[in-house]
Amino acid sequence: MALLGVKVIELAGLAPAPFCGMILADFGAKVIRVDRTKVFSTLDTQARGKRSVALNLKMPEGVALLRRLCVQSDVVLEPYRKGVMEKLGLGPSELLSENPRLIYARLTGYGQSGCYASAAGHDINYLAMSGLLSQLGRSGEKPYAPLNLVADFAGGGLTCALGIVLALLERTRSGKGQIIDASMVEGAAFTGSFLWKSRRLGIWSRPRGENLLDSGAPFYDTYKTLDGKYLAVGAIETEFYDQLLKGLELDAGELPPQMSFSDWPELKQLFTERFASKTQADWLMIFDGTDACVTPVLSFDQVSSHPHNRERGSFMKDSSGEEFPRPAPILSRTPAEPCLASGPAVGEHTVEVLLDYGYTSAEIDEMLAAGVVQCNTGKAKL
Ligand SMILES: C[C@H](CCC[C@@H](C)[C@H]1CC[C@H]2[C@@H]3[C@H](O)C[C@@H]4C[C@H](O)CC[C@]4(C)[C@H]3C[C@H](O)[C@]12C)C(=O)SCCNC(=O)CCNC(=O)[C@H](O)C(C)(C)COP(=O)(O)OP(=O)(O)OC[C@H]1O[C@@H](n2cnc3c(N)ncnc32)[C@H](O)[C@@H]1OP(=O)(O)O
Repeated sequence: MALLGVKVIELAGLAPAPFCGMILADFGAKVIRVDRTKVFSTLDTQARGKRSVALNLKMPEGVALLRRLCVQSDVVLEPYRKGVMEKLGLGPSELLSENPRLIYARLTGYGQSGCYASAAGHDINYLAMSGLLSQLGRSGEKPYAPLNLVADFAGGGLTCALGIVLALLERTRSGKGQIIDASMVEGAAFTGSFLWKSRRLGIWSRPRGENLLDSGAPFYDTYKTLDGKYLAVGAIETEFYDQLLKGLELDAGELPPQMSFSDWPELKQLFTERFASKTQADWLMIFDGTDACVTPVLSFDQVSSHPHNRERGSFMKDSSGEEFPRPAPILSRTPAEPCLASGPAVGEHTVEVLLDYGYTSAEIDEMLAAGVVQCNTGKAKL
């Protein structure tokens, strides 16, 4: 696997950092999640392939232990509010002076500077601050956050993973680690670069929900079918739009031009009525094999059995039979090999990891007795 041999210390966080760690683990890195002590269950659903150490960072011995783990690691990933790591004596200046090859990834909402840097927040706040949220939503409605996908995951976890891989690559030339300041506001905004750069084309100049790709255009939206299911339509280019009209049995000559914004509401009404006249299966019979860009809106229960996804093996099952998306993208020689076992219980691997990192059994027993670390062998997870 591409990241074989890379050792990562991930300090337990909410959603973006666990995702980042899971990406690295899927592609072969050895990831250790550092959990708190006196916590017996975890809601971390993105712990695949990781080991867990439960460690009390409020004790100096716990801090010393984490420093020792970082000396022998390639990456430390921290998801805390600005200043938390420094307060613990675990800031970049300490850790990088002890291990100059360390990649110190800081995944926060607002970044390490600026007047919001220390403020609490969640995906919706970061999305709002990126400018993107103002563009999302249907006409006449308030802005709508598409789950926590954009800031937490695309702009946060995934972007941070890219930063880590770039820093690892650069380190092969310089031999030096560096600090990654991954702000979810900036990661989300960067993900939205297309919107920024295409503004002057005039395709976003109308109010929210009335533009080309934001559900304003009749040929780029979802439609309900006779049986209460949905279809996604993305027929932007003229040649594909023509095929859409053909499938809908509409005559282009009797309709306003495709790009006549002012006629879109009327066209959308017409499309809505047409799509509501047949079942989803009927429409798929009509459109499958054409370039009309019409696909079913699949539920989580349906995705893996759709012939296309099934043929590519796009979804996998873990050892408990639960489905999950195969890690993407596919590398031809060194693809990801996600662990199929369930994620670790809090502190499940404390002893194993400390032995790996050179602690003796006597030292570990002493730390267990003092409450510096905790080992939980049971699989207490919700
Ligand atoms: C929208 C998403 C979040 C979605 C996540 C949801 C899936 C879950 C969120 C809440 C959950 C529910 C809730 O818990 C209630 C129920 C509980 C029940 O058990 C289950 C059902 C629940 C309904 C439960 C269900 C789900 O799990 C939830 C709904 C996001 O946007 S995530 C992105 C968030 N933002 C960031 O990550 C940006 C960077 N981080 C921050 O800004 C802050 O960390 C944050 C997130 C604002 C939290 O601030 P907080 O004040 O809590 O922490 P920090 O200031 O960062 O300080 C950390 C302190 O912890 C100490 N510490 C850390 N490790 C250790 C250790 N090993 N030992 C000892 N101490 C430790 C550290 O020293 C800091 O201490 P101080 O405060 O003293 O400095």
